Amino acid sequence: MGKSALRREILNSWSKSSWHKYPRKQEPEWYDKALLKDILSQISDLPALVFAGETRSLMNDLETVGLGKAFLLQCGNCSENFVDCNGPKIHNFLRVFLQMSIILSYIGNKKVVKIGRIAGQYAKPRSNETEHINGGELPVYKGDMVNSFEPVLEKRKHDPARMLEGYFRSAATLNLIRAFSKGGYASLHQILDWQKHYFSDYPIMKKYEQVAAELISAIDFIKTIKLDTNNTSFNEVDLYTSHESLLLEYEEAMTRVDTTTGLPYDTSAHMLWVGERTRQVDSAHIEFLRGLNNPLGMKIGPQYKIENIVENIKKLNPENRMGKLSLIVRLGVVNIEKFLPELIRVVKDNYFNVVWICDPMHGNAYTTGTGKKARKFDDILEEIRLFFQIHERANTIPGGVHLELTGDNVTECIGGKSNITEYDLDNNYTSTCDPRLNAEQSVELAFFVSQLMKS
Ligand SMILES: O=C[C@H](O)[C@H](O)COP(=O)(O)O
Ligand SMILES: C=C(OP(=O)(O)O)C(=O)O
Repeated sequence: MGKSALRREILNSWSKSSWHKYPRKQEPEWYDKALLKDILSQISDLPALVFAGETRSLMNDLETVGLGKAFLLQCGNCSENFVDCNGPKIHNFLRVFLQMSIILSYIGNKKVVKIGRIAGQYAKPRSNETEHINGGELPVYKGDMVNSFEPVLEKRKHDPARMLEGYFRSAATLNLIRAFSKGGYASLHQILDWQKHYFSDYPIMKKYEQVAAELISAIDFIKTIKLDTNNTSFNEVDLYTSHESLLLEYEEAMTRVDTTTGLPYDTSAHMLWVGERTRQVDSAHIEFLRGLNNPLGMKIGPQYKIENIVENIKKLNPENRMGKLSLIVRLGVVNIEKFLPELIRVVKDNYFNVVWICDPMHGNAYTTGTGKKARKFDDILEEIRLFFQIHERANTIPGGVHLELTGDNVTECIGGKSNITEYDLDNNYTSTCDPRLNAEQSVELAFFVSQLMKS
């Protein structure tokens, strides 16, 4: 079937609401259905958060990632919180994000495509419906767009009004991202400034300072020979947004037909991914995503069935376009050598064009004796190293990394240069869901990955 016939076929069998006929996992139990209807109608009338043209640029950028000409850095909070929608928190994150991308592109010698888990990462799939806190049982926290983290029964109800608040907080976050990335602060002339703020005394930031100093003298040289550094390449960056496509009613309300192409785009983010817990073949989540023109991601954990992966790839990337679908493997350090070679072989045998991304966070979580969720920095690095090694052996492209991190000085992952131990976890554990890398660990990881890219 030709490409336009294929598109017509999809448009005939799909609509932004066709997912309602399919089985759905992780469904919220909204406490007031009339309120839900009203909220969704308000969201449907609100402006798009991102534009189809930007989303198409990301698709092109991801194509270059899939072909090995660029590297993807996709990162951000496990779960964004409404209270953290403020300047200092967002700045902290963006600074670390830019520092990491400078390290990766300078040492790794590749353009870095930057996608945040930001401006909409407000809903979480959970393993259990309830949790035990202080001897009582409560509905589990499912992300700020669904309920509150506060352990109070009334606040744990699934409140549709939170989706509207999530929309406005995403808009405010995106506004700052746009100002930051296009308004001068992301300029290469500022790179020494980015580490001044909170973490300048960490040894790893000294290493960053050297990279920044070398870059600044290269820029000075360019100026000396009278080449122009007052252009967008030196002064602006493209920062894209992404989140898990979990709350289908919200995503449906944010899906609009692009006036230039007549094609449907989910305008809540540039890229959306389907999570490990909702990617069953014929699930409502796969049905919703298959009709969109956004670039998509699919998480793959070690419990996958290979025939389901094949079927989902065909559904999510029917035109087999490079850049459209990223396979975000989160197999865990103990499993990656067992499963990734098989996944690569099947993708190759089927001539599927996909972007390979390593999520070294979600397969490496464990609970400590005191009940805290943790991840070991060394496991995270080792899974990334194996990801590169397996791709090298298979002659395929390790396209990028997908990370949970924050620009704050948290103590949630064990290890790293500051040698955080299990005993330190309580010092500053602020994640409302899974443990994140802190700023120092993130920069250290970027140096590690840049060496893998180089070699
Ligand atoms: O981020 C991923 C999941 O939402 C998270 O790991 C689920 O955590 P849980 O197993 O504590 O529910
Ligand atoms: C829920 C997530 O991951 P996964 O679906 O891989 O468990 C996530 O990345 O937030």
